[in-house]
Amino acid sequence: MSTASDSDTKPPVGSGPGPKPPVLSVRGLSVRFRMRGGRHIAAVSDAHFDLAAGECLALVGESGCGKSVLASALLGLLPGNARTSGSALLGDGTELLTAGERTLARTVRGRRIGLVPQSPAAHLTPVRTVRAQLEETLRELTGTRRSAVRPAAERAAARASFPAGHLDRYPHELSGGLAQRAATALALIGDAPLLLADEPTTGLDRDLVERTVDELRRHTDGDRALLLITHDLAAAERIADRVAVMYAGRIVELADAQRFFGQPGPRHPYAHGLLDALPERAFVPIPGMPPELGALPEGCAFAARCGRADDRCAVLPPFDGRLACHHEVRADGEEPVRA
Ligand SMILES: Nc1ncnc2c1ncn2[C@@H]1O[C@H](COP(=O)(O)OP(=O)(O)OP(=O)(O)O)[C@@H](O)[C@H]1O
Repeated sequence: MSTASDSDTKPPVGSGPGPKPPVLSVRGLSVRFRMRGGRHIAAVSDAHFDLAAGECLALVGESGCGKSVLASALLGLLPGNARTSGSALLGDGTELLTAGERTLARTVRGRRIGLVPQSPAAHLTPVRTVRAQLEETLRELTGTRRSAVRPAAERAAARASFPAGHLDRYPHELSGGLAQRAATALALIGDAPLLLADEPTTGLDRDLVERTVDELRRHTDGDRALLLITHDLAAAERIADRVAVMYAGRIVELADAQRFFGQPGPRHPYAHGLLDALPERAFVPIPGMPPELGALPEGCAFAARCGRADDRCAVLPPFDGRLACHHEVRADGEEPVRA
């Protein structure tokens, strides 16, 4: 497999002069779940990408394609029936896939990788108010002194548009949107070099979506990086430098966001379908359903839904760092001849 460099990629925001090591380098990352009866679920297959200092990469794709499992693998939060292979290296040299639980708990989670979780209600401590959780996290991650911690907690809440008037509530007293904002405020506190935001805008109205993703984007100032996992393509378009499209556990396209959302548009037929399905675009759904991750075909997993599929698709298309498809979509509708 070739490297994940994208020839179209502009220098990431904040990358400054001279090359800096990536904040995260993922190579050949796969996750398999072992099921009863010896069955396996191939939740993530051979993921391959870099995340540069100052960059926001949006990871998009239909529900169940493996986005959250990939994030959990990076944080060592997979259940016991999961097996990982490949490599996920932080800029400081920490290999996330082999790091022990002690290292992950003490030095990685919260400090080197912040997480805005997909299910904030489950992530917040149920018996402590939001204020108590913010104050505790501030003391632990930033060493804020007792005398300064109350205003610091209020500032942390404001960063995620969490209203000060709700700080003394318990998680069960929060709406889904407020729990989301509390979890975002907690994730931002450590100013970790890498922030993973897994569906950070669920339950928020459009105005709050924009404020939240703008704040997440600001996290990348000062050479930090953001991996934004989202269904919300408008949010991705608003803040991402690059887009990684995942289908049935594989990254099938990695593209510069301007190219992807603008002209000439995506290269992969699935990515085209995702954009065409948007109400503000053609509003045409992709026909059919994604395959079961426990029974993937040998060739291209999208072929059964793809109008361009032919005999070549019986062979799995290799990912060349920007695309995994035998039928690259070009702006003029022509297909280039591939070796
Ligand atoms: N513990 C587990 N055991 C077996 N399969 C699992 C387990 N956890 C997740 N999966 C499967 O892995 C696949 C990928 O799930 P994942 O949650 O990563 O999808 P996703 O792309 O994040 O979806 P969504 O956007 O809905 O969150 C799904 O088919 C899911 O059923």
